[in-house]
Amino acid sequence: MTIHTNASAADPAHVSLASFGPDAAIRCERAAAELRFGRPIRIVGDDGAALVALTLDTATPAGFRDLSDLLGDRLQLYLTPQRASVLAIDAPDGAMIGIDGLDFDTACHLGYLRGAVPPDGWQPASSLAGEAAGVARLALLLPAIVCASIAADDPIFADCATIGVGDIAVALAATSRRFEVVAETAVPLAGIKEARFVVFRGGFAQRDQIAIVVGQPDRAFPVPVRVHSSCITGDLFGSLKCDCGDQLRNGLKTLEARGGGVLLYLDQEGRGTGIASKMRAYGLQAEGLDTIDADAELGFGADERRYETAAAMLDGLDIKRIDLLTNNPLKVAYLRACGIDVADRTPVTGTVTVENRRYLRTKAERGGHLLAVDRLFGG
Ligand SMILES: Nc1nc2c(ncn2[C@@H]2O[C@H](COP(=O)(O)OP(=O)(O)OP(=O)(O)O)[C@@H](O)[C@H]2O)c(=O)[nH]1
Ligand SMILES: [Zn+2]
Repeated sequence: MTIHTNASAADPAHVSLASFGPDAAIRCERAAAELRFGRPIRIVGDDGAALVALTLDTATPAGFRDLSDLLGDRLQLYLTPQRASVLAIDAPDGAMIGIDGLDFDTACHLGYLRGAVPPDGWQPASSLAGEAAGVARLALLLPAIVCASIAADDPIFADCATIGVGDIAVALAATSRRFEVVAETAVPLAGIKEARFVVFRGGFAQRDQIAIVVGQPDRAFPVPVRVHSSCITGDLFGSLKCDCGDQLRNGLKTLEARGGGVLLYLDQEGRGTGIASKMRAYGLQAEGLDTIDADAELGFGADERRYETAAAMLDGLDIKRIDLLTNNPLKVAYLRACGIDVADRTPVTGTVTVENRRYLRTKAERGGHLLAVDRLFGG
């Protein structure tokens, strides 16, 4: 009798979980999740320097007090260049200010609230603090980071999720390697004859992303593509404060009229700041700030979006040359930097309302969007 053995089974002594990572992206995801839970993370530099960091967005007063007790006069507040500028500090790489002895509310005031008194002194920020703020942005949290230098082998912080400086950039660059289509199906859309939803998974930040393929795009010519960042208020609820809903629907109509094209619906609410900060910014806009100054008050740049995901999705759809439906030259430049051949650009507009005039004017005058302001606003 022959006994069959599984000759291809690996020798357990040589099996490992190495193929599961963690790689740079996984480290960043874990760290982002920890920040969302209000827990500190650790950033380690190439030179062995290390930093422990927490965002004020999710820190509790008790957690802040514990960290403060533990770290004493080492505890600092990181300010992004934009937040530093709001506090009259000119720091192109961001600034650090000492917060030893300050209570939680005062730290929050300095970190992201309006009307804070500029501090007496500051130091240029370290790259470790900038990386920590990058993780907060990935987690759609405020980049108001409380942090302190620590020894990389300090056992108190041994359980903290840890990333290396540069991990975010490495993970972003690897986006296309990780992306795959997990579902694809036709969905009937009002006013559109043929639309297929293609769902991608594996990109950075774990959220599945949608591409809507309208009609039959002809890849022999630049494919009309709308790269649309989500705007729940405008796209879904018809908010009058922006032109996003119109751009979404007009974009789909244009794709159909051109015989086929693709709309990428990217999960980057509030220009990549998240719905919570977008609503905070709306509150500041109601107090008189424009969109860019409102975002700066919270520590954000004028546009925090990234388009590696969009480029990877286009690659996955085998689309190399595109006619981009946009008024935003930064989108064109970013996609080109990601290797997409943006051969043409088609403007895409919405309705001007009393409520969105200032938003559109700021886009044109401060954001460099190619909007004919005089025609839009009637002179
Ligand atoms: N932070 C912030 N984001 C906003 C505000 N109003 C709209 N947004 C966001 O702005 C983004 C607009 O996305 P898009 O329409 O794809 O891009 P765009 O930069 O306007 O460029 P176009 O391609 O010309 O439309 C969405 O992520 C919205 O959620 C605002 O007042 N503050
Ligand atoms: Zn909008």
